[in-house]
Amino acid sequence: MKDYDLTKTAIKTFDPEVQEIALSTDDLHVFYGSKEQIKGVSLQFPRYQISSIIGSSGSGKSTYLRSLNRMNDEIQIARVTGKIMYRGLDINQPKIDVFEMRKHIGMVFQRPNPFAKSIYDNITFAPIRHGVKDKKVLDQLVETTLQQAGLWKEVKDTLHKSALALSGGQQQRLCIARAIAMKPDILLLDEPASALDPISTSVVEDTLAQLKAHYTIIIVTHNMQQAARISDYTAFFHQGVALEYAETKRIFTKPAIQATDDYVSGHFG
Ligand SMILES: Nc1ncnc2c1ncn2[C@@H]1O[C@H](COP(=O)(O)OP(=O)(O)OP(=O)(O)O)[C@@H](O)[C@H]1O
Repeated sequence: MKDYDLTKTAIKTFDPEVQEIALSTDDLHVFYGSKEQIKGVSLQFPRYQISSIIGSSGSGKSTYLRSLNRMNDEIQIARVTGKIMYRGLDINQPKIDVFEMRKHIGMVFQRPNPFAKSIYDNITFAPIRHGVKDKKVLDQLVETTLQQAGLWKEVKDTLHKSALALSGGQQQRLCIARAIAMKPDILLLDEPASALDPISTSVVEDTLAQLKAHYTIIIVTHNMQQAARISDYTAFFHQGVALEYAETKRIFTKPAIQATDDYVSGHFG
C-alpha cells in the first residue's frame, strides 16, 4: 500500500445560506478501545441530496456512517468524540434521547433484515411503538411508504404474508419502506445493495433516486459505479480520514488528491 499524506485533504464546504445542510460532523473521532479508526472527520451533507462514502475495506466508512445516528453506542468498546450537528443540535451529547433522534435519522443495513412478521407489520411496528393507533392512518402509511420504496405494486395483495417470503431485493426495499415509515429526515444506508443481484440493485438505485425528493441520503458503497450513478456528492475515505469530498463528477473525473485518483482509477494500493 502506498503511503499517502493523510494531512493533505480537499473537503468541500457549503454556505448554509445557499445550501441547507441536513447533517454535519465536526472533528469526529471514533475509537474502538484505544485504537482510533476515525481521525477527525468534518463533512457537511446537503439536504435532499445523495452523498456517497467510498474507500477501501477497513477505511472506516461503516464506522463513520454508524456514528451519524449513534449506532456505535451499541458497541461497548466504541467511543465517539466531536460534534454531529443536526438541526442546530449536537446529537453526540450524552443527554440526547437516541430513540427519539433515530426517528429523524433512520438506517438501512447491508443485509436485508426484515422482522419475521408480515409485510404490513414490518412497516407498522415502529409507528405503533411510537403511539400511532388509528388503523386508517396505519393502512395509509403502509401504502405510501411501499409506494415510495417502489414495492407497492408487487406486494399490495400479499400485505399480510410473511416478509421472509420476499426476494432479497424486495426485502431490502421493504427495509427501506420500514425506515421511511417513521418519516425520517435523513436515511443512512450501509451498502444496501451489496447482497443483491444486478437487477435488484438497479431497482434499489432507482428507488433511492426517487426518495431523494423527500429525504437526505448518505450511503456507504464499495461499488464505485454505484456511487457515480446515484450520488450528488462523494467522500473518499482512507485510513479513517476523509481525504476528499466533492461533487461526484469531480471525484470521478478530476479529483484533487492523488489517493482519490488512484482509487477511482483502480491504481490504489
Ligand atoms: N466493533 C468493532 N470493534 C473493533 N474494531 C472494529 C469494529 N468495527 C470495525 N472495527 C475496525 O475499524 C476499522 C474500520 O472498519 P469499518 O468497518 O468502519 O471499515 P469499512 O471501510 O466500512 O470497511 P468495509 O468496506 O470492509 O465494510 C477496521 O480496522 C475494523 O477492523
